[in-house]
Amino acid sequence: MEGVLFCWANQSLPPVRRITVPPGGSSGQHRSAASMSGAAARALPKAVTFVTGNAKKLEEVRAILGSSIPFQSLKLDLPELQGEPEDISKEKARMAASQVNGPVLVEDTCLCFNALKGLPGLNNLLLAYEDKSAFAMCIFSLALGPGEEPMTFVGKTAGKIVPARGPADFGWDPVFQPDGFDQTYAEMPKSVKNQISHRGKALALVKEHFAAANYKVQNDGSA
Ligand SMILES: O=c1[nH]c(=O)c2ncn([C@@H]3O[C@H](COP(=O)(O)OP(=O)(O)OP(=O)(O)O)[C@@H](O)[C@H]3O)c2[nH]1
Ligand SMILES: [Mg+2]
Repeated sequence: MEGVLFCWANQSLPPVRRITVPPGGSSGQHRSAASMSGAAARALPKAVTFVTGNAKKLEEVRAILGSSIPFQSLKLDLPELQGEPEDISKEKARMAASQVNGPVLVEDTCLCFNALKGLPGLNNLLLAYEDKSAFAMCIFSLALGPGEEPMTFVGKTAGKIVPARGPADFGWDPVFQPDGFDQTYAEMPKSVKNQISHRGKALALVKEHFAAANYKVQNDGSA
Protein backbone atom coordinates (compact mmCIF):
# COMPACT_ATOMS: atom_id res chain seq x y z
CA MET A 1 0.00 0.00 0.00
CA GLU A 2 1.37 3.38 -0.93
CA GLY A 3 0.18 6.32 1.18
CA VAL A 4 -0.81 9.64 -0.31
CA LEU A 5 0.34 12.39 1.99
CA PHE A 6 0.31 16.11 2.10
CA CYS A 7 3.39 17.73 3.52
CA TRP A 8 3.86 21.23 4.81
CA ALA A 9 7.31 21.63 3.47
CA ASN A 10 8.14 25.28 3.06
CA GLN A 11 6.28 28.34 4.16
CA SER A 12 7.37 30.44 1.22
CA LEU A 13 5.59 28.04 -1.11
CA PRO A 14 2.02 26.77 -0.97
CA PRO A 15 1.84 25.20 2.48
CA VAL A 16 1.46 21.62 1.37
CA ARG A 17 3.58 19.40 -0.79
CA ARG A 18 2.08 16.24 -2.23
CA ILE A 19 4.32 13.23 -1.92
CA THR A 20 4.10 9.49 -1.84
CA VAL A 21 5.87 7.34 0.68
CA PRO A 22 6.57 3.63 0.68
CA PRO A 23 4.54 1.25 2.90
CA GLY A 24 5.16 1.79 6.60
CA GLY A 25 6.52 5.22 5.87
CA SER A 26 4.64 6.97 8.63
CA SER A 27 6.35 5.50 11.66
CA GLY A 28 9.74 4.73 13.04
CA GLN A 29 12.96 5.60 11.35
CA HIS A 30 15.17 4.03 8.76
CA ARG A 31 18.25 4.76 6.78
CA SER A 32 18.91 4.02 3.17
CA ALA A 33 20.70 0.96 1.89
CA ALA A 34 23.60 3.22 1.00
CA SER A 35 24.10 4.28 4.59
CA MET A 36 23.83 0.75 5.90
CA SER A 37 26.44 -0.62 3.59
CA GLY A 38 29.22 0.43 5.99
CA ALA A 39 31.56 2.89 4.31
CA ALA A 40 35.26 2.08 4.38
CA ALA A 41 37.52 4.58 6.20
CA ARG A 42 38.51 7.29 3.79
CA ALA A 43 40.15 10.68 3.70
CA LEU A 44 38.04 13.81 3.30
CA PRO A 45 39.75 16.86 1.81
CA LYS A 46 38.05 19.09 4.38
CA ALA A 47 35.51 19.02 7.17
CA VAL A 48 31.90 18.42 6.25
CA THR A 49 29.90 21.55 5.44
CA PHE A 50 26.33 21.60 6.72
CA VAL A 51 24.50 23.61 4.08
CA THR A 52 21.25 25.33 5.00
CA GLY A 53 19.56 28.68 4.66
CA ASN A 54 17.62 28.10 7.88
CA ALA A 55 19.17 29.50 11.06
CA LYS A 56 16.82 27.57 13.37
CA LYS A 57 17.80 24.26 11.79
CA LEU A 58 21.45 25.15 12.21
CA GLU A 59 20.89 26.00 15.88
CA GLU A 60 19.35 22.58 16.50
CA VAL A 61 21.97 20.71 14.50
CA ARG A 62 24.72 22.45 16.50
CA ALA A 63 23.01 21.58 19.79
CA ILE A 64 22.42 17.94 18.80
CA LEU A 65 25.83 17.22 17.26
CA GLY A 66 27.90 19.14 19.79
CA SER A 67 31.50 18.18 19.09
CA SER A 68 30.65 14.66 17.89
CA ILE A 69 31.10 15.52 14.20
CA PRO A 70 33.36 18.42 13.23
CA PHE A 71 31.50 20.53 10.69
CA GLN A 72 31.30 24.01 9.33
CA SER A 73 28.10 25.64 8.16
CA LEU A 74 27.26 27.55 5.04
CA LYS A 75 24.11 29.40 4.12
CA LEU A 76 23.20 28.61 0.54
CA ASP A 77 19.81 29.23 -0.96
CA LEU A 78 19.28 26.01 -2.84
CA PRO A 79 16.24 25.73 -5.09
CA GLU A 80 13.13 24.28 -3.41
CA LEU A 81 12.54 21.02 -5.25
CA GLN A 82 9.37 18.95 -5.50
CA GLY A 83 9.03 15.17 -5.39
CA GLU A 84 9.80 12.28 -3.08
CA PRO A 85 11.38 13.58 0.16
CA GLU A 86 14.41 11.33 -0.12
CA ASP A 87 15.01 12.41 -3.72
CA ILE A 88 14.68 16.07 -2.75
CA SER A 89 17.21 15.66 0.02
CA LYS A 90 19.68 13.80 -2.20
CA GLU A 91 19.37 16.35 -4.98
CA LYS A 92 20.01 19.13 -2.46
CA ALA A 93 23.18 17.28 -1.43
CA ARG A 94 24.34 16.92 -5.05
CA MET A 95 23.83 20.63 -5.72
CA ALA A 96 25.50 21.61 -2.45
CA ALA A 97 28.50 19.30 -2.99
CA SER A 98 29.17 20.75 -6.40
CA GLN A 99 28.94 24.33 -5.07
CA VAL A 100 31.09 23.61 -2.02
CA ASN A 101 33.40 21.27 -3.92
CA GLY A 102 33.73 19.04 -0.89
CA PRO A 103 31.78 16.90 1.58
CA VAL A 104 28.35 18.27 2.52
CA LEU A 105 25.47 17.45 4.79
CA VAL A 106 22.01 18.83 4.00
CA GLU A 107 18.54 18.11 5.27
CA ASP A 108 15.01 18.28 4.00
CA THR A 109 12.21 18.43 6.52
CA CYS A 110 8.45 18.11 6.24
CA LEU A 111 5.37 17.87 8.37
CA CYS A 112 3.20 15.20 6.83
CA PHE A 113 -0.45 14.38 7.40
CA ASN A 114 -2.99 12.16 5.73
CA ALA A 115 -5.54 14.00 3.67
CA LEU A 116 -8.50 12.81 1.73
CA LYS A 117 -8.61 15.14 -1.21
CA GLY A 118 -7.44 18.40 -2.71
CA LEU A 119 -4.71 20.60 -1.30
CA PRO A 120 -6.21 22.19 1.81
CA GLY A 121 -4.24 24.62 3.96
CA LEU A 122 -3.44 23.48 7.47
CA ASN A 123 -6.20 25.49 9.16
CA ASN A 124 -8.82 24.15 6.81
CA LEU A 125 -7.51 20.68 7.39
CA LEU A 126 -7.78 21.08 11.15
CA LEU A 127 -11.40 22.07 10.85
CA ALA A 128 -12.43 19.68 8.16
CA TYR A 129 -10.92 16.38 9.22
CA GLU A 130 -11.27 14.20 12.26
CA ASP A 131 -7.87 12.61 11.79
CA LYS A 132 -5.23 15.06 12.97
CA SER A 133 -2.43 12.53 13.09
CA ALA A 134 0.80 13.60 11.50
CA PHE A 135 4.48 12.95 11.50
CA ALA A 136 7.52 15.15 11.30
CA MET A 137 10.20 13.80 9.02
CA CYS A 138 13.76 14.85 8.49
CA ILE A 139 16.02 13.42 5.82
CA PHE A 140 19.70 14.21 6.03
CA SER A 141 21.85 13.54 2.98
CA LEU A 142 25.60 13.23 3.12
CA ALA A 143 27.57 13.61 -0.11
CA LEU A 144 31.29 13.09 0.29
CA GLY A 145 32.06 15.27 -2.71
CA PRO A 146 30.83 16.39 -6.13
CA GLY A 147 29.56 13.49 -8.22
CA GLU A 148 29.33 11.14 -5.21
CA GLU A 149 26.04 9.36 -4.53
CA PRO A 150 24.51 10.84 -1.35
CA MET A 151 23.72 8.63 1.66
CA THR A 152 20.47 9.34 3.48
CA PHE A 153 19.49 9.22 7.14
CA VAL A 154 15.81 9.46 8.03
CA GLY A 155 14.19 10.41 11.32
CA LYS A 156 10.45 10.46 11.95
CA THR A 157 8.40 11.50 14.95
CA ALA A 158 4.69 10.75 15.10
CA GLY A 159 2.22 13.17 16.62
CA LYS A 160 -0.83 15.24 15.88
CA ILE A 161 -1.74 18.70 14.62
CA VAL A 162 -3.18 20.91 17.37
CA PRO A 163 -4.19 24.58 17.64
CA ALA A 164 -0.97 26.61 17.94
CA ARG A 165 0.66 26.75 21.40
CA GLY A 166 4.04 28.14 22.35
CA PRO A 167 6.56 30.49 20.73
CA ALA A 168 6.10 30.93 16.99
CA ASP A 169 9.74 31.36 16.01
CA PHE A 170 10.21 28.08 14.18
CA GLY A 171 7.85 26.98 11.41
CA TRP A 172 5.19 24.55 12.51
CA ASP A 173 6.62 23.74 15.96
CA PRO A 174 3.60 25.36 17.71
CA VAL A 175 1.06 23.11 15.95
CA PHE A 176 2.86 19.76 16.25
CA GLN A 177 2.37 17.76 19.43
CA PRO A 178 4.45 14.57 19.48
CA ASP A 179 2.79 11.38 20.71
CA GLY A 180 3.34 10.73 24.41
CA PHE A 181 3.71 14.44 25.27
CA ASP A 182 1.22 17.08 26.29
CA GLN A 183 3.36 19.92 24.97
CA THR A 184 3.91 21.00 21.39
CA TYR A 185 7.44 21.07 19.99
CA ALA A 186 7.36 24.84 20.54
CA GLU A 187 6.35 24.54 24.21
CA MET A 188 8.87 21.91 25.27
CA PRO A 189 12.44 22.73 26.29
CA LYS A 190 14.79 22.56 23.32
CA SER A 191 16.73 19.76 24.99
CA VAL A 192 13.59 17.62 25.08
CA LYS A 193 12.61 18.40 21.49
CA ASN A 194 16.11 17.58 20.29
CA GLN A 195 16.02 14.23 22.07
CA ILE A 196 12.76 13.04 20.55
CA SER A 197 12.51 15.01 17.35
CA HIS A 198 12.67 13.91 13.72
CA ARG A 199 15.96 15.85 13.51
CA GLY A 200 17.41 14.27 16.65
CA LYS A 201 16.59 10.76 15.40
CA ALA A 202 18.05 11.36 11.95
CA LEU A 203 21.20 12.88 13.43
CA ALA A 204 21.64 9.89 15.74
CA LEU A 205 22.00 7.82 12.56
CA VAL A 206 24.39 10.35 11.05
CA LYS A 207 26.53 10.14 14.20
CA GLU A 208 26.47 6.34 14.06
CA HIS A 209 27.61 6.48 10.45
CA PHE A 210 30.50 8.83 11.22
CA ALA A 211 31.59 6.67 14.14
CA ALA A 212 31.63 3.58 11.90
CA ALA A 213 33.17 5.25 8.86
CA ASN A 214 36.01 6.91 10.77
CA TYR A 215 36.62 9.59 8.13
CA LYS A 216 39.98 11.32 8.22
CA VAL A 217 39.77 15.04 7.57
CA GLN A 218 42.86 16.42 5.84
CA ASN A 219 42.73 20.18 6.10
CA ASP A 220 45.37 22.88 6.47
CA GLY A 221 48.20 20.48 5.82
CA SER A 222 47.81 18.80 9.24
CA ALA A 223 47.45 15.01 9.10
O1 LIG B 1 8.37 23.88 13.17
C1 LIG B 1 9.32 23.41 12.58
N1 LIG B 1 10.13 22.55 13.25
C2 LIG B 1 11.20 21.97 12.70
O2 LIG B 1 11.91 21.19 13.35
C3 LIG B 1 11.44 22.29 11.34
N2 LIG B 1 12.39 21.93 10.47
C4 LIG B 1 12.10 22.57 9.33
N3 LIG B 1 11.00 23.32 9.45
C5 LIG B 1 10.34 24.15 8.44
O3 LIG B 1 9.87 23.29 7.43
C6 LIG B 1 10.14 23.84 6.17
C7 LIG B 1 11.12 22.86 5.59
O4 LIG B 1 11.74 23.26 4.46
P1 LIG B 1 13.21 22.85 4.14
O5 LIG B 1 13.60 21.54 4.73
O6 LIG B 1 13.40 23.04 2.69
O7 LIG B 1 14.04 23.95 4.96
P2 LIG B 1 14.50 25.42 4.59
O8 LIG B 1 14.18 25.75 3.17
O9 LIG B 1 13.97 26.34 5.63
O10 LIG B 1 16.08 25.34 4.79
P3 LIG B 1 17.17 24.62 3.85
O11 LIG B 1 16.46 23.92 2.75
O12 LIG B 1 18.05 25.71 3.35
O13 LIG B 1 17.90 23.68 4.76
C8 LIG B 1 10.74 25.23 6.42
O14 LIG B 1 9.70 26.17 6.41
C9 LIG B 1 11.31 25.11 7.81
O15 LIG B 1 11.31 26.32 8.55
C10 LIG B 1 10.57 23.17 10.68
N4 LIG B 1 9.53 23.72 11.30
MG1 LIG C 1 14.79 24.53 1.63
